[in-house]
Amino acid sequence: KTVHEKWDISYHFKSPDCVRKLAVTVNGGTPGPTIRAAQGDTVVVTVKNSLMTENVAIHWHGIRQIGTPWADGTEGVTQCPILPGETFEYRFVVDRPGTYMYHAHYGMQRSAGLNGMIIVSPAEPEPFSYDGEHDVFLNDWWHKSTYEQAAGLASVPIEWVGEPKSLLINGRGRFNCSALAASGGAAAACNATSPDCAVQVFAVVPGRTYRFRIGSVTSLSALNFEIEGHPMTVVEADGHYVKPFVVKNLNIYSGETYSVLIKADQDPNRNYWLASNVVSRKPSTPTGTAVLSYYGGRSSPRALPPTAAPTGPAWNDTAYRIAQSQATVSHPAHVHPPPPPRADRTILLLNSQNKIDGRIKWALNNVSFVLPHVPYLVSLKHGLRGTFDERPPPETYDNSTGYDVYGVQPNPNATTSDGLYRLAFGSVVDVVLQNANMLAPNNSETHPWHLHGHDFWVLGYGVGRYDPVAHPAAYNLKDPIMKNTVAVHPYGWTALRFRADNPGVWAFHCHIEAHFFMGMGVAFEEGIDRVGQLPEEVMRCVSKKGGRH
Ligand SMILES: O=C1O[C@H]([C@@H](O)CO)C(O)=C1O
Repeated sequence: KTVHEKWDISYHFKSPDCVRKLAVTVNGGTPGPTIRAAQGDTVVVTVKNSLMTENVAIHWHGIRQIGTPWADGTEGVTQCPILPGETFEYRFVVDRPGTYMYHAHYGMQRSAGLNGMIIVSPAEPEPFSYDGEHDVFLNDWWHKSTYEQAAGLASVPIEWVGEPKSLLINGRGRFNCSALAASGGAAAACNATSPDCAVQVFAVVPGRTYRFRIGSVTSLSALNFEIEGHPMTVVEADGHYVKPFVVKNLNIYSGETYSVLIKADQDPNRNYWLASNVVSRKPSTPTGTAVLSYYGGRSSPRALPPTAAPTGPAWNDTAYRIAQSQATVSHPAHVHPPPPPRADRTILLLNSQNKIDGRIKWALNNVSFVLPHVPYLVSLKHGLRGTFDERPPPETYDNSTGYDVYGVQPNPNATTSDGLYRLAFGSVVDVVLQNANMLAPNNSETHPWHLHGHDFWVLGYGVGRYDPVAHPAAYNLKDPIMKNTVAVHPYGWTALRFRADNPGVWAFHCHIEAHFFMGMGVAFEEGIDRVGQLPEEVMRCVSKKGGRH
C-alpha cells in the first residue's frame, strides 16, 4: 500500500524547553509527525517549503532507498535543495521493518527542529513479543539560532556551539526560567507553563510488557537513557534484531535507534523517571526527564516521582560504553545475510581535528569534506565535468613515522576537497574509522558515523591504533549486528563492512551536526550507470549546460 504525507515546512515560535525560539516545523510541529508504515509500503511525502528565505532537504535516516537514490534527501549529494515556495515529492519503499528517523539534511538545519520518527511494522513475526508500545525521541537543544551556531563555527577563532541548554524527550524539556532571568536573559522568553514544555507522560498497565522505540537525533550529545527502576532488554538496533541483553541504562549516539522491552512490574502507586543524560563530553546540561506512570495507581499521572532523576553512568567511563557496543550483536535466529568473509577494498579513515586558514576543521586522512554545488548524483549520472574534484581522496593516512593517536599532531594542516570515493559495483568494502587526539592535548571525542543507502556489519571495536594485520583476524564474522550508524570511541577504532550494491551516491559522515559542517564526512559512488532516470525536481539548480543556475 501507499502511505501519503503532505507536509508544510515553516518557521514557528516554539518553546520546547519553555524558552521561546524560532523552530523549523513540519505542519507546525517539532518533532514532526511520526510516519507509520508497513514493510514493503511505498511512502510518498509531498514537501512544500514555506520557509520563505531558506532552502530545505529531508533525509530518511536508515531507509536504504534501493532504486530511488534521488529520494535520499541529502543536499549536494543526491539533490538540489528545495527552494522557498517549491514543492518536492519524496517517494520511496520502506523495505525493512524497524525504527527509523527523518531529519533535515541541509546545512545545520536539522538542529533547528525539522526531525521525526519513522516506524515500519514487520511483515513477519518478530523474535520477541510485547503488549504495548511507546516511542521515545531524544534530542538536545540550544537557544542560539542555527545561523549563529554556523557562523560561530566558521569564525576565527572558533565560537564553538557549546553544550546544549536542554535535553528533549519527544520534543519537550524544561529549562530553569529563574536561572535564565538571573543570567540576564529575557525572562519573558521563558514560560514554565507553556504547553510546549509540559511533562511528557508514558502510561503503562501493571504487569504488561512494553516495547520502547528509542531514537536519538541529537546535534551533538551522546546520551544515556534510563527508565528508573525498569531494566531494559535491548531487542532492536537500527532496524535489526539484537541478541537480547539487559541493561540498567542505554547509551545511544546521534543517528542510532533501539527498541527495548520493559516489564511494568514495579509499585504502581508512584511514578518513575525517564532520564536522558549526556555522556562522553563533560556535561553541563541538566538531565532531560519524562514520567512513567501506572494506570490504576494512586499517583496522579503528571506527578513528579518522589526520587531524584537518574544521573546515568560517569560521563567519561568509555569502557562502559564500549562494553555495550560490543554486546550489541545479531539475534541468532534472525541472521541477516552473513558478512562476506573478506573485503575487496579497505578504506582506513583517520578522524582528526585540523586547521585550515586558521579555522578549526575535521578531516579524514587530512582531507576536510565540502559539498559540491552540483549534486554528485546529477554530475555523475549526466556525465558533467568540472563540478567537483575528480581526484579520489586518500585510502589511508600517512603512518610511515608511526602516527601517535594519543598525541597532538605537530602539523595540524589539512586541505579541503569535494572529491568522492568510487566503489566497484557489488564489491565488499571495509571502512575502518581511526580516532585520534584533537588539537588540544588529552582529548578525543566520540563520533557517531552514519552511512546512507546501506546497512553495514559492525566487525569490531578497539582501543588505540588499528593494526591492519592483527586486528582483522579478530573481527566478528559470526554474529555481527547490522547498523546504519556506529560510534568510534575516544582514541579507538571501529571496523565495518558493507556491500556496494545500491546504485547511487551516498554520504558517510559524523552525525554530529557541527562536525559534518566542519568537514567530517565522505561520499561514496557505486553503480552510477545502473541508476534510473533522475526526476527533474532533484536537478533544479543545475543548468542544461552542466553548470549551476
Ligand atoms: O569540533 C569541536 O570543536 C570543539 C573544540 O575542540 C574547539 O572549541 C569541540 O569540543 C569539538 O567537538
